[in-house]
Amino acid sequence: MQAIKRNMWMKVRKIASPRNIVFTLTSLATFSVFYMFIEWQNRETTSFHIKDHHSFKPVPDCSLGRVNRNEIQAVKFPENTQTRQKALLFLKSPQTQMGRKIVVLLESARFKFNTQNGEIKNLPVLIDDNKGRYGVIIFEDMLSYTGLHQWNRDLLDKYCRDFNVGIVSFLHPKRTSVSHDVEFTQKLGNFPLNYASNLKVKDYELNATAGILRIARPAEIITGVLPNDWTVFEFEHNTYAPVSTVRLAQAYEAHDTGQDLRWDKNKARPFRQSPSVNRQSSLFGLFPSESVTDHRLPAVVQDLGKYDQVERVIFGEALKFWLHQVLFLDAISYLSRGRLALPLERNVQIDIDDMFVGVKGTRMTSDDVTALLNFQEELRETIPGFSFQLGFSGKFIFHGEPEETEAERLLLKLHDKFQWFPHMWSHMQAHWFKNVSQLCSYMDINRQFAVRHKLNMSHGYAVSPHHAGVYPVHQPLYDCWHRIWNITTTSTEEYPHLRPDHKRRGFIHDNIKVLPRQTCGLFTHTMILDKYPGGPTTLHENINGGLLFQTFLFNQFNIYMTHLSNYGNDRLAIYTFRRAIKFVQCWTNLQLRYDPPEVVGRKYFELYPEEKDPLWTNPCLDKRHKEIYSEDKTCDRLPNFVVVGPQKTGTTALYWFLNMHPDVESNRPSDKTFEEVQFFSGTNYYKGIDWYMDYFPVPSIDTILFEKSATYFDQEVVPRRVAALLPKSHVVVILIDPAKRAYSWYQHMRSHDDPTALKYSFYQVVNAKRQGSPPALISLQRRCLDPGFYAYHLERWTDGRRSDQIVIVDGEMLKEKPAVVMQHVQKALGFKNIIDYSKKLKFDQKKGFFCQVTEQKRLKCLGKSKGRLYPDMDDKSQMFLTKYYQVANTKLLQMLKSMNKPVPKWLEEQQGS
Ligand SMILES: Nc1ncnc2c1ncn2[C@@H]1O[C@H](COP(=O)(O)OS(=O)(=O)O)[C@@H](OP(=O)(O)O)[C@H]1O
Repeated sequence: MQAIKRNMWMKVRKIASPRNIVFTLTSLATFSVFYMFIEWQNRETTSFHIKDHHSFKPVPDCSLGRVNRNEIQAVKFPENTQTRQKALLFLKSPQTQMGRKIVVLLESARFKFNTQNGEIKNLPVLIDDNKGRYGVIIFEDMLSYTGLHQWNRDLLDKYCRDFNVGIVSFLHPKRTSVSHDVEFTQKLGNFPLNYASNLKVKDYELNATAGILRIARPAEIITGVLPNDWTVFEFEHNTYAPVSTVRLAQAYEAHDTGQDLRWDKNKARPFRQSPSVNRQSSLFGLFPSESVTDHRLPAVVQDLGKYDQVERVIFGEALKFWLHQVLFLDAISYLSRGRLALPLERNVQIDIDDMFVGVKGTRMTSDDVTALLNFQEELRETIPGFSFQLGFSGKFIFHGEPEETEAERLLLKLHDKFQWFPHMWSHMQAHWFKNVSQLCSYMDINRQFAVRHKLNMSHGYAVSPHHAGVYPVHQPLYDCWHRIWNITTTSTEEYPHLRPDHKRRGFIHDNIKVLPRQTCGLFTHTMILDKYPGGPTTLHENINGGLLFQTFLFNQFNIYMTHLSNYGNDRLAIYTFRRAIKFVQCWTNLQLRYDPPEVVGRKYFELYPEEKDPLWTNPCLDKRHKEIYSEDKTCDRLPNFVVVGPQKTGTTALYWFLNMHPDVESNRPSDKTFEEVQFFSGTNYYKGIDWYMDYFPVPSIDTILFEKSATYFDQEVVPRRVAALLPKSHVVVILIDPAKRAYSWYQHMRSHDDPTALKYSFYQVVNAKRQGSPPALISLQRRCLDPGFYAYHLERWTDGRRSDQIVIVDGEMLKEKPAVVMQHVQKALGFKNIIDYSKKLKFDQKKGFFCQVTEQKRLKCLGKSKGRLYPDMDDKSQMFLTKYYQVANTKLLQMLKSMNKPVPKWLEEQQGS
């Protein structure tokens, strides 16, 4: 009978597409149905029919929630403007799993932090300008804190007291084999606190009265043995209060030795089975002998500061337990007095992509449509005003089974119950369209469909199939979205990259707000619970504290992507979100809210204004980006190296010399800025990388492309932008005495009839007081002086680049011995074909500079704007500037030496090294 039953079940599973369920059931013999029914009853989950979602268990019963939400939300943090919103994180090493986890959590919460790795010999600077630099201190290992040198410890504790800052730490000593002379329970440094580690625990309970609880909400006791090793605590002082407690697991497995600790059934306590250690070493020696299992032990402890006036939270676990991630956020917000705190509000948007698209037999039925509508109503009880966003491609409507067609008619009838957004007429990808008119007319067919069926399109929102054209940007998509739909907001998973997902961000391009989109684990092919990747257990883990829960926890704006097929079949999307939202409500005080996409877009960039500017990356360095990048485009039209300036150091001469090399090609000139494209510095950057690449030829295999824009060197955003788009490129920097550079700029401005430069002497310009002087004078002074702080600017260029990617050129030597310099430059840039410039360049007495020897053996020099004739700098200015740049030049010398770079002769002479 068992065999028949199993066989039957297999068959049913095979043929049981949801469409066929009714048919299948009626056509089966009565006894088969009976056994199927029994089977179904016995299965915890079934691929066959899970549409009765309410019956499944994994969501906790919140009835035990014992704390008034309003009380918790009322927690107010004292005003403290004396400390900055940054965490200081001490890691044992950036490589530890735990260290990486903390970093990911801080990044997910978008908290700013500085990290100090390894053994702590000296503390970093904690105070600047009388302000505390850090709002909270985090130790990966509490023992690193208790083991600090007394001097450092006193300093750090004093900082915490003076600036009202607390310490979050973790105590989870690695499993080591227990040596008999080490007590099982240990004292934590000089604190009146004992702990025992490497324990198996169970039955986790939040202490509803714990002061740090803010996002975390005590729902119920989490029963059963918890994974991983835990540390538990025992106090001897009223400064400590438990944030949560656990029980020791009966099935006690101690250390690697496995022999040392045993559960004493009679005494009901763990003890060490060793003649050399007496029973005092049993856990805290405090278990009431009658019942170990009832005894609760603190697993997370709050130090209220009554002992040494420093507040702390200590976790006895390595943040693997999901609820500890919530408590970690709470501990940080509490101990930073709200300086590093996520708000409690979470925006939730659920998009349903691919409406009217889908394989015949996998679309929605009328029952599914009704269920969707009912679920929307249900969600509105929790999320006022919630509306699903339905993304449609009209072309394939009514292409399904008859009952799917019926369902689509019902959807159209219910059109005003949902919000709609355009996909593409036939789900075509935007980058397949080569020009704007082709794409726009295609989009317009979908628009006519929307008008015909009165779809509610009021929110200026669109999503591109496969994210194509959004990022990497395909300009025709943006043009047509404006023209056909008046789109203001979209979302994608692809910016800057799909993974890691916690680093997805938004940007604004061409006035369209691109928001980050979250994955909820449901894709077009996820239709049946049993076929969920990794099985139903994985889905339940995602919901119950796993990835999906964390997405709600860390993202203030959740834009989830689901698909039509997730609402038919097993209705997995309804199944997932019903449980996920209930779980969030059970365990957190997060308030879920809904806003129309346009409002979400506005709010998003109000909260994260720093994300407005995009940071373009190379589409060919990301597999997924490459797939949605037009075949007509190439990433080869990007420079291999960039000469970045600063201005007046000889950048034009170097650009010209490099162009003499047979393998080297530069950009075509710009109408406005001549040989300089100036892409990474000004507003050209917003025109996107297609615009930039248009300036470069399609290179042959040996061609080395480059550009030079002397404005790049000292602009703050540029190094980051260059690194993002050209991560492998070399950067060439030319350095001359900054005093001479300043004077050359002044002369440049005079020759351009700048009224301020003509009005004031050079000495007056460099010497002008920044306060009280005319703005034009200050502006000229800045342009003369600021780029000359070479070390300061260079530091930004070294960020995220290998030292060999930076090529330093001695600009003064470039004037005197260009052939020697060009030899160095070619080598440093890794040219295969190194040419001899002494044959190409010759000194021109009249010009006073080296010029090109043409094929006709004539000399061709740079124009009169380069190598101008002007009087020498006056002594007063020279002395002033020598002093002015002294410190910066010393720093430059140190920096170049530490980078193993050749030191320019002028700097060597000045610094006397
Ligand atoms: N071979 C050759 N011919 C002409 N000029 C040369 C050459 N080599 C270096 N220089 C020096 O280049 C200075 C101009 O620097 P830039 O080209 O970087 O100026 S700009 O920022 O692009 O305006 C220019 O500055 P001024 O002398 O102040 O005009 C020159 O000193």
